[in-house]
Amino acid sequence: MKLERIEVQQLQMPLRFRFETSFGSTTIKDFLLISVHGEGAVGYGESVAMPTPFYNEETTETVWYMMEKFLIPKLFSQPIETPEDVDRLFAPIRRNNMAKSALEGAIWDLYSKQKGISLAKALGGTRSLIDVGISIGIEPTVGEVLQRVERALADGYKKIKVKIKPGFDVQVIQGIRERFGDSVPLMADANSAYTMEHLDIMKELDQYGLIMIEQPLAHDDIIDHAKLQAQLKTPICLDESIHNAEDARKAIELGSCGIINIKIGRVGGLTESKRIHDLCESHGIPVWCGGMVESGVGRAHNVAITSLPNFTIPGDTAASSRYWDLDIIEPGVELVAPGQLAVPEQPGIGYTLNQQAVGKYAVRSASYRPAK
Ligand SMILES: O=C(O)CCC(=O)c1ccccc1C(=O)O
Ligand SMILES: [Mg+2]
Repeated sequence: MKLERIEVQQLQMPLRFRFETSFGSTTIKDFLLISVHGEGAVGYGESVAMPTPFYNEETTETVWYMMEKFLIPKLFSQPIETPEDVDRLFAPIRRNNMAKSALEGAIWDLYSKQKGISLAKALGGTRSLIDVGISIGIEPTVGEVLQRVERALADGYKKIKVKIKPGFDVQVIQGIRERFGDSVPLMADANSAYTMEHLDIMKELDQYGLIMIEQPLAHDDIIDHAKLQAQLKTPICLDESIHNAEDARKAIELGSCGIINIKIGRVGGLTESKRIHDLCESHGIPVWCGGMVESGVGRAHNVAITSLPNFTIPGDTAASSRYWDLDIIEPGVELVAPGQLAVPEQPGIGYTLNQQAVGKYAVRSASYRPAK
């Protein structure tokens, strides 16, 4: 694969709603769009790092710096035959997974386009239709959460995830169960807002038949999660604690979780996502595709990885129109049936960039070429 030019653009897309987690809230999606040009095709990737370092240690600025100073020069320094070569090239650089993932994902897209196959097929996907869920943020009142749950159920979403934090947890789950019943596939995501001091709250949540409780404890822990998992019947799902397949192996070995949320950006790219998928499959641990409020580019990558067989729990890949008045791809990622998305069969991510929309949201850009 001959890489001729790499374009980095910072985009700021207004969300249709305020999205709140236990670590903060946002109304603007501020991210980097990556375009890798080579041999007449363009591959697209998205950095899911947020502008502030409260989900992980990366930010829009650290990603741009790492790309410009280290990762893009690395890509231009050696021949790249397959996307797996990118993973090997980046391995000596510590962490900075979202920066690595955005470039690696764009090269997976470019590779698939050059081969004339869909990204899903290139990854070994087996599904042509995927079940998806929706992630509902913290709202000022339980009533407002219930309104969003009602709309989500009307759209047929196959999993309802609600964000929780101390003081806004049991009453939310209880409210949903009372209003919509025990059959709603329901989960809670704490984003590390609790400690073992909150064991009583965890044991209360354990009574509501949740599919899972996601990342209740510290973002860098698997020990206390193992102690907590031993006291709950509800599976713990790890998100922030899992940065690669080795973390997943250790968490499974310790019994820290029963489910793993794979986010392509958090684990450094699609190659590592496949490694975690395969490891979990061999241990009977189901995985699902988490979200980072992606634009259509990142959303398309999430659809592709979700087509792999052990993604057996619906992910957070809701429809573009839930998030954006105008997405940067056309068509947007939209439901083709209640709670279901089609896996594109066209080459690459299977969506076309809406350059006018990109221009509307772009606030900064730079272009990089190999040295002559
Ligand atoms: O993309 C979506 O709709 C879900 C997003 C989401 O839940 C999330 C968004 C930002 C940071 C962390 C998380 C999370 O899943 O923990
Ligand atoms: Mg999460």
